[in-house]
Amino acid sequence: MSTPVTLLCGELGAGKTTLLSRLLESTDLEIAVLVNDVGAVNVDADLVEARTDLSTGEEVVALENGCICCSLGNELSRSVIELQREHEFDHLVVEASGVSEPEPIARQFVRGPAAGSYDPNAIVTVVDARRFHDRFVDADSDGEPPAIEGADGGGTRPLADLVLEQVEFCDVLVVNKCDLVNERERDSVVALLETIQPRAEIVATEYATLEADSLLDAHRFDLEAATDAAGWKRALEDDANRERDHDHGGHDDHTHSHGEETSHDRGRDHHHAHPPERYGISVDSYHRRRPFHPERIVALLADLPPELVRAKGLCWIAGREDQAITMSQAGDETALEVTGRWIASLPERRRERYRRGQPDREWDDEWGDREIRLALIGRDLDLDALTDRFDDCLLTDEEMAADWSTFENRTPTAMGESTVVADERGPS
Ligand SMILES: Nc1nc2c(ncn2[C@@H]2O[C@H](COP(=O)(O)OP(=O)(O)OP(=O)(O)O)[C@@H](O)[C@H]2O)c(=O)[nH]1
Repeated sequence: MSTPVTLLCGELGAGKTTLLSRLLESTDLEIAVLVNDVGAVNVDADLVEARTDLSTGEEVVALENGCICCSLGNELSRSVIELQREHEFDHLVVEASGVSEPEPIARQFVRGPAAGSYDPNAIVTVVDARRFHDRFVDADSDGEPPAIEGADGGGTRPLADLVLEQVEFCDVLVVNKCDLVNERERDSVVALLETIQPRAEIVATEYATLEADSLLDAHRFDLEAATDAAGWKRALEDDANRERDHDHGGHDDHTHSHGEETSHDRGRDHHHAHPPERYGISVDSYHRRRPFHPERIVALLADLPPELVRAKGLCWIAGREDQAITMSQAGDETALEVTGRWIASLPERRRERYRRGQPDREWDDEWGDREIRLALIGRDLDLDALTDRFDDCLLTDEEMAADWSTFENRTPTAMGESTVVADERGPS
């Protein structure tokens, strides 16, 4: 029989170790713990040992000097297989480092060598309510905490983006440190989390006090559902479906082909994906079939409104005709990363094969599948103003006819490469 696994994620200092201690204190189950504390001395493993009755500490395995979501991938599988060989226990809890991406870790328990002996039960992300509020709900407040340097300090991954990814890919959200926010702040954090991740169960706590057994018995993990759970993904999907229905319904009086779109058409082309707006939270989309000018879009990303909480989706950027570039904005940083290529840029046979496999995909005679499609999650966001500013970054008719390779272009070129644009008004 496979052993259930609970994965604890969350930003540095959010309360993962506190939650882990609670779980160990209050359950009768035999729990094995794997702690991944990147870089630094393994304080967490010592703490967990000290606070529990694990006399030898053998059941606490510590993985250091690397992150289990990337460099320590094999070591994670090896350790958990060895753990099971040498010890008897009912449940494994993995405390990921604050800078881990949850998805690759979860995948190791679904597809990796450990998959047969373990069964992911739930991914639990711990959120620091105070910090989340000040960073995402009320980004204008004076309370912005200083950025915490992760072990990837100096790397290209913005921390706020990682924090939101940990929220977007999980089954249970523990909103911790609720003693540090008032009721309204707590409710607005919860409302925003529900928008960013509509699938997760949300529990609000102080010092991670919760019903340990119900958390360990959650049985909520579903890789596919978790992969598709993010609010931004749903918004993009809803938007694409709505357009498709609209087109098939025959009511569309404007074509989507580039060059024929008028500014009137452009203005109509955004939608509220989730009508009930609470705390001013909105989910919208932006869709255009014309590329951004590389300089203008980078300038805009350095000056986004603080009311924009999350923008994510695909961009078509002039001068990068092959590269499908993912834009991922969180807090005051935006990453542009090459995550694939447009089907239209593939050699003909492969292109046609892809097209046959995706007959519903909108296709422009000249530009194929190239498009800009972004989800915009905001709080009190002036969507029309932001839409106009994005539109101002699109190539003009004159620029469409120019040589795009002459544009100043800082955007990435190679698969996996990224450019991070920091908001000029961000915390110093
Ligand atoms: N005020 C307050 N402090 C808390 C709460 N939960 C945890 N803390 C404190 O916050 C600090 C960080 O908590 P940890 O549980 O170590 O956080 P962590 O996520 O394991 O941190 P890393 O291991 O550094 O990633 C500790 O000093 C805790 O005592 C809470 O609900 N309210």
